[in-house]
Amino acid sequence: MQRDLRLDNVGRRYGIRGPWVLRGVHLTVPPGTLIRIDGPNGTGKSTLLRLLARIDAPSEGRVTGRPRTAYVPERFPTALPFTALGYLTHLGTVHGLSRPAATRAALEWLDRFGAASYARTPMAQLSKGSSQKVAVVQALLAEPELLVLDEAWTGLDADARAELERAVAERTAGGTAVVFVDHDPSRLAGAPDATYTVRDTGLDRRTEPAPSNPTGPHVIVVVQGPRAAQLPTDVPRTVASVEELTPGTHRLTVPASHSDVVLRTLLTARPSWHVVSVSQERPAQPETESRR
Ligand SMILES: Nc1ncnc2c1ncn2[C@@H]1O[C@H](COP(=O)(O)OP(=O)(O)OP(=O)(O)O)[C@@H](O)[C@H]1O
Repeated sequence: MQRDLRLDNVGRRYGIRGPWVLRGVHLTVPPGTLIRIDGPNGTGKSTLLRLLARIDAPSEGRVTGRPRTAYVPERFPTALPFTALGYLTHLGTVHGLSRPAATRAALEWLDRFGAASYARTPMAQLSKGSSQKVAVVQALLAEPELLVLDEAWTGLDADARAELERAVAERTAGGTAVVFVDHDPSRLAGAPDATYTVRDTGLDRRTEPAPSNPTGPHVIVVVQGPRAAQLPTDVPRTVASVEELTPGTHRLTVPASHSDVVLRTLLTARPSWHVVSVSQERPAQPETESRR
């Protein structure tokens, strides 16, 4: 994603005399950021995501920036006359892959989500959880610059939920912006750069960008590299903090949801880094006074 996606003074209502669902919304989505949208039922979260994904247009205001976008809708159409693999291969070719490359990529992604065994099952016969995996894979397959996830974890089994968290962390580390809605407040806890609540047709920002000390579980990774080597560029953006212990040896505090990605980035970097240790961050000692 080359530049920010922006919503300027955006409003949306359904029908010319319908009530405003969103109004006066300003939102900037920079490349590589993870943004959570929350709010009570029926306040307009899905409406906002459809505007970001450009599958709906605002009634007023402007949306600028046109990243290559993939979207997992709240309700994925399952009654499609394809097998899972046929559908994903077709979409892969729409995204510019050759047919063999699209089939390969589709099978790889289905495998990551534990869905390879029903690659050749007609979509209409898939269970809800299985078709949700196809919904997720169709979005990831597109290698988007902006990934919009509307309750994408709903219906997935535990392994697939963890895989989607990993895929989100990988994509954001690679520069993709991800905007998501999820009913589970612990989803990607500590990882979002910002959380917005939809309230009274507007957006309230709940956190500052790129929190230096996000909440949620963290792991401590100690890595050693060549003496003067810089950490791979994606790593400092992904971790909560970096401390250089001795020249070439760094102690990284990493949100647990991002640890796989950080480790993979370090191990596949050239020159590669030696991972000295990986441990859970110790919980903070109880404090005598409550912190506000
Ligand atoms: N296509 C549509 N036509 C008419 N009204 C709509 C349409 N889509 C949404 N609405 C209305 O807009 C409001 C916001 O709906 P939206 O689905 O965006 O909210 P939400 O916060 O995502 O809800 P939920 O948490 O229940 O998914 C609701 O009153 C809904 O009925």
